[in-house]
Amino acid sequence: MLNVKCVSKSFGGLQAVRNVDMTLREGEILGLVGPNGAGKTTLLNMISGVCRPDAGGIYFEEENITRLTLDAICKRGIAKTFQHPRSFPGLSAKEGVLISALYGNGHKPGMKQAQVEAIECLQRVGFPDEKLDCPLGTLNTIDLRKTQLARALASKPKMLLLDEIMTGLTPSEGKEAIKLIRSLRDEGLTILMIEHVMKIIMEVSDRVVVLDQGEKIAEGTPREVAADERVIESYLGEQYHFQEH
Ligand SMILES: Nc1ncnc2c1ncn2[C@@H]1O[C@H](COP(=O)(O)OP(=O)(O)OP(=O)(O)O)[C@@H](O)[C@H]1O
Repeated sequence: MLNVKCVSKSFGGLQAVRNVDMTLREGEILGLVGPNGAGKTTLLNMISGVCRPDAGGIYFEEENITRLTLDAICKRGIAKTFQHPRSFPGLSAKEGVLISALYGNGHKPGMKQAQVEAIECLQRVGFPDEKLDCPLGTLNTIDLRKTQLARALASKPKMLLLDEIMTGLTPSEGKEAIKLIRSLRDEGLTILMIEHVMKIIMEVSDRVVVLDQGEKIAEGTPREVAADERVIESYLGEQYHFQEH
């Protein structure tokens, strides 16, 4: 479904992403991990059109989307959450999602229908009903992330790019989040997620890609990646222990 071919990106003299190849099959959950500054967000930003690669190409459903705008990529069916969402602090949570339901990927429902869809998306991600009318600028980080996810879902995407939406969750919230991600996949969404919480990545991902200093250093099933010496050395720090179910 997604084919990232030999993509690179520099900021001034700093090479944030270097010759990275990555593919995503339809209906799969791919976890993207690596130390701080490894280039994970930059890679997601290139896929979603927030920034453009200096070299290489990105193909979605076989179309070259490398040079398309953020808006055009969203209309193709790729939605992204932001690690540090800052937009529209004066809008209410409901209105923030409504914009996406109205204009997200070109399906253009009427206002009434869009309002229903916006609230459904917020409820789906566990956003508290009593905060629907609160300005985005007043929400705590967890609720703000929920609005981000709801906003992404309201655009009715085929592929979701999630940038650390689960950091800071309590263990029970983490469990709910895992359930939600799985249910979204079961409904046909393809998911690429950056996450530092290893338990979540290892439990939910079909495959994991590991970046370090802009380069892909490993790729495989969670168990393969967790056993990789280079991954242990540069990222995990110690052997990851899987919980048997
Ligand atoms: N717009 C930018 N301008 C300059 N440097 C940037 C920019 N965006 C990212 N970088 C740099 O590129 C490198 C990769 O950053 P990136 O945010 O992609 O890493 P990351 O793996 O997502 O890190 P983290 O886990 O801390 O979010 C870092 O050194 C970062 O400082």
